[in-house]
Formats: sequence, structure tokens, C-alpha cells
Amino acid sequence: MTLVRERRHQQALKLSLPPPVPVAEFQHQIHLTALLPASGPDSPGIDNLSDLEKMAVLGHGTGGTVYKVLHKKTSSIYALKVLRFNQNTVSICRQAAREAEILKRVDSQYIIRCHAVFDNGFIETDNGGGDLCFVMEYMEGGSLHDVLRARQRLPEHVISGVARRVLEGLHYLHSMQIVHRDIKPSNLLVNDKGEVKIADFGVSHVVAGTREACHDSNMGTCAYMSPERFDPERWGGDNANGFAGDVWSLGVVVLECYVGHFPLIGPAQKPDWATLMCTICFGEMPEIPKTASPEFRSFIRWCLEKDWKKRGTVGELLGHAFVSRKC
Ligand SMILES: Nc1ncnc2c1ncn2[C@@H]1O[C@H](COP(=O)(O)OP(=O)(O)OP(=O)(O)O)[C@@H](O)[C@H]1O
Repeated sequence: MTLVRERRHQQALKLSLPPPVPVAEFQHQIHLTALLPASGPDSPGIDNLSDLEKMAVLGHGTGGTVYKVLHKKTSSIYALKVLRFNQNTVSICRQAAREAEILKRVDSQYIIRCHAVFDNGFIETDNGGGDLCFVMEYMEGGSLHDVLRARQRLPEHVISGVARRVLEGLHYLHSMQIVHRDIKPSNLLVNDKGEVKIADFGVSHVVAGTREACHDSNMGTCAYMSPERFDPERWGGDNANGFAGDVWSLGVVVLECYVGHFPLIGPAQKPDWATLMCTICFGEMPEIPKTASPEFRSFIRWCLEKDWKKRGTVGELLGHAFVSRKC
């Protein structure tokens, strides 16, 4: 227990918000995002925020709201993510700047497309606050979290398809040295064809060959965090490149789809920090229901290997029978 308390103390430090940055630096970050081209290469020509009409709220996330919007000129539907911040919400600003920076570089059928980014008068307002707006591909099916809430569990062949697409998306990101760091059901979106795409780069990190990547204090959701991110000292996280952490998170998501609840703790247990810490870093491999096929069991075991060096890589897992078989 002493160990847990000690580690809890360390972790609390790691999970705290980044220290405030001077206003000048803060404004510089926002100017960077404002420099983003308003539209991407296959842009549908969204060059003005006022051309978008809000139709409904799709959901709320950390520091922002996502709307379903109509582009009046083309009658096309998009999702508009509006991140609102002021000088007291520096962490959200940083998240936004990271997201915008990463989105600029991403072009894959497995990743949510971002059509335009607008800086909505950030600097001009009295309190230095403002909005950063991302015009994104609209995903009619909502998130995998929404799907699981409605359907509880998914059959294996559907999970296999989800896993394959997320692996393809991660393969693309990792090839660009981008670690997602927040793979979880609410960040996997589904379109009307049932295709899953990776969204939300708020805590993503470009590795760029630096060990800093694993020490960034603005961590993703704890519940899906790998042992080496949760407890770098014990699990050799200082030497991990971060890619293996995305694989762990995928393993948790995939098992969650099968059992119908967050799989690392019991359905009645509260997912507080200490419980998650004990389970992720010290607990046994979660039980995989006997109804699962041998391929599925082996896939999960490879993703949820606590030692990140023994965990399957995205490339290896793409060749695994669970995702490569034709169902
Ligand atoms: N492109 C999109 N198309 C359709 N719905 C979306 C889209 N993007 C987000 N949503 C919906 O809006 C919700 C909020 O998304 P957002 O990215 O702001 O936060 P989150 O990922 O749920 O949470 P957090 O920010 O805390 O990680 C999602 O859970 C999803 O239901």
C-alpha cells in the first residue's frame, strides 16, 4: 500500500495540468494555429465560418462542443468542433494547438478528415479568450462509445473489422512518427457505412526521436493507458517510444467491445486512479471469456502484454489471424 501511495503521489504530479505559460508564448501558439490553411487539398471550399449553420449538438468533450453543421453553399453536412478557451485554460489551448498541428499532416481513410481550421478572433477579445474551430468529416454513427452504449456488445467479426481499421490508422500515424496516446471508444467514430476512423488528436505527440514524448504531463485517459505510461519506472516507460502504448489501448478497447464494459475492472468497481493503477500495473491479464475464439484470445493477449517490448507492434498485429482472416 505504501508503494501504491508513493506511486499515486508521483502519478498525481504527472497527471496535473502543465504549468501556466507566459501570455506572450500563449498568444504565439494561437497565432501558429491561425496560420493553418483554411482548407485541405481535397477541400470542399469551406472558407468562411459564417457559411456553416449549426443543426444539432453531437457531443461534448474536454473544453469543447461538437456540432452537426450544414455548409449552406454546398448543402453538405460536417461536424464542427469548437474549442473555447481563455488565458486560464492554457492546457486546452495547448491541446488545440497540438490537434491543429497534427491534423495538417494527416491524410488517411482511417483517420477523421479535417477540412478546415478557423481561429475565431482569439486575440481580439478583452479577456484574451476565443474559439478554435475544426471543420471535420461528419460521422453519422457517432462514436464507438455511443455504439457500445446502445448495443452493449459486438460480435467477434465486427470487432475484427474495428481492430483492423484502427490498426491501419495507427500504422499510418506511426509511420509519420505520430503517437495517438488517447485511443478509447469515444475517439473512434463510425460513419453510415459502419467504417471506424480514429479521431481526436488532443493528446497526440510527434515522437521526433525524443524521450520527452513519454514524460509529457498532459496524459490521455488513464483507463486506457498502458503500464509503461502509468508507471514508467516499473515498466521501463523511459525507454518506450510510445507506439506500444497505442497498441495496449487498442487491446483494452477491443476486449471492451466483446465483454460490454470496461474490461480491466469489474462492472461494479469504480475506475478511480488507485484501482486503475493497481489493475493496470500489478494485476493479472484480464479474463477473456471462454466463448472467444482462439484467434481473438491470442490477439488480446498480444495487445495486453504488460511488458511493452514483448507486446505486438502494429505491423505484426496487422498480420495476425484475428484481423487478417476473412469472416
Ligand atoms: N466528426 C464527428 N462526427 C460525429 N460525431 C462526432 C464527431 N466528432 C465528435 N463527435 C461526437 O462528439 C463527442 C465529443 O467529441 P470530442 O472529440 O469533443 O470529445 P471526446 O473525445 O468524447 O472526449 P475528450 O475530449 O474528453 O477526449 C464524441 O464523443 C462524439 O460522440
